[in-house]
Amino acid sequence: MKYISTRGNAPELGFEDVLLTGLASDGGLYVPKQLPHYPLHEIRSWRELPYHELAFKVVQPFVAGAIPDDVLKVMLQETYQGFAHTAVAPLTQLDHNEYVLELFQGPTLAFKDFALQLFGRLLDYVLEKRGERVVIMGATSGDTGSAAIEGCKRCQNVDIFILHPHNRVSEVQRRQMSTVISDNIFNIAVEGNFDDCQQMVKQSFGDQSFLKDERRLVAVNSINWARIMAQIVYYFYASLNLGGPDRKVAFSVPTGNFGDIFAGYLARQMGLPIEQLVIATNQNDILHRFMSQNLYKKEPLSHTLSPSMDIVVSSNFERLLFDLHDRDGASIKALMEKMSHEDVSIEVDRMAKAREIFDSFAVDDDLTCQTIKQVYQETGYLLDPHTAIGVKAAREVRRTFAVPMVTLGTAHPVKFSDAIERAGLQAPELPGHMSDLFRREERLFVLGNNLQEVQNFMAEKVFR
Ligand SMILES: Cc1ncc(COP(=O)(O)O)c(C=O)c1O
Ligand SMILES: N[C@@H](CCOP(=O)(O)O)C(=O)O
Repeated sequence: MKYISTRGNAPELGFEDVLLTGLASDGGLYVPKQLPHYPLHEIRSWRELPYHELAFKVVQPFVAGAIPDDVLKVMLQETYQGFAHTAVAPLTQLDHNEYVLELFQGPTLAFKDFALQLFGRLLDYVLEKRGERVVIMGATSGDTGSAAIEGCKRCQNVDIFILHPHNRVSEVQRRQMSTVISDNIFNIAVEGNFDDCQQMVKQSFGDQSFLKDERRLVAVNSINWARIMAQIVYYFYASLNLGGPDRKVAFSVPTGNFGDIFAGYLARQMGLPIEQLVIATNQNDILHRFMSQNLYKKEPLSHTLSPSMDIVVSSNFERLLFDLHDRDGASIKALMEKMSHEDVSIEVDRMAKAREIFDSFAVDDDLTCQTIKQVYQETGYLLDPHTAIGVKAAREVRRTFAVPMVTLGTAHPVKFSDAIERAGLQAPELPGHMSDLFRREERLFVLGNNLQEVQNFMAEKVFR
């Protein structure tokens, strides 16, 4: 499999190099040159497979040539064995044809574990083979950071730097990162917001000279293709468990960086019958405004009760725009430049193409809490605030009750006690493996919202 940049002016790469990168050298994002497409009878034949075997079917074409099949099979088995539920991604029914796909059964209790537990194993294998040491740099609004640390902490050949907005992640999220104490793990609390952190990461990928050309940066955010790849699997899994591919399924996806929902879009492109994809946002609703008004207009970032989705500049939207523009890199380069400094609309026919698949809805904090409370009263099931946004958006914009609507349950409610308490409910207890989280020692470096300061810090620690 070869990968190309969305901006059309970077070298084509194979999987190994795509794994070991972040942004393409032209500032774009890597996507497969050609997606595999499966006929219904082939998808149907996957119905009986346990999660890790289904993951092999979906992931193998993307890594072929880089990771031998027998190695990949073991990696996938080990990855998903570590999840708390034997189904790995169980479905919970809320109402008639309404489900939550629980993606928080992994070690850090958010959907990021699906990709980052595998990512650590892929990285370890490739670095060992190459005899290379790298620097992982990631930005987090709370969940990617802990999942990346958990997934990569046993990798021999990495230093890990995770930037999060100071005081803007939940206490559980912060402690999940800051209590993993190791010589090669650095949690940086930036005095800014998530967009500032993500911007610093992207700028650092653009110019890595602060690492003196001795180490390369590797991304753990969803700008890294390997993240998206692993997230495609659970769309197939949910569908196959609900009668797919002989029955369509709709998905509602709590959205920030657009990675998770883009994985759903790819599952559809690969042949999975998906009726509708709902872009569910919080008050940071740039994507909802774009989809409903065809106007991409940045507003200042708001801090909400769903902090993991407090994102304005949504990285993976570029990957969708690339497809909507017939995969013309030059158009995307021009469009992205324009979007960075002015309000933008796209051609009406391109927007119509997007609207065939996507609907959108924005849910503010009050509505999020009302939804948590309502669903709890109706079913006894406790939603986390991000998942609640997905459920509410699905209820508002679903096209038909004839197909199952699956909301992606992106995090466990225990991570967000503020929202649960604001909904008038009692926050759940930490699970066993985290029961002493509030007693563990923390290590955290607070730095200014300043790229130079962050890069100096990183260089000092890398060459310690
Ligand atoms: C709990 C949770 N829900 C939803 C999202 C949004 O996912 P994405 O950024 O892939 O759109 C995130 C992080 O981004 C998250 O941590
Ligand atoms: N919500 C994320 C933000 C980063 O998104 P990513 O999927 O691109 O890593 C987080 O919790 O860190």
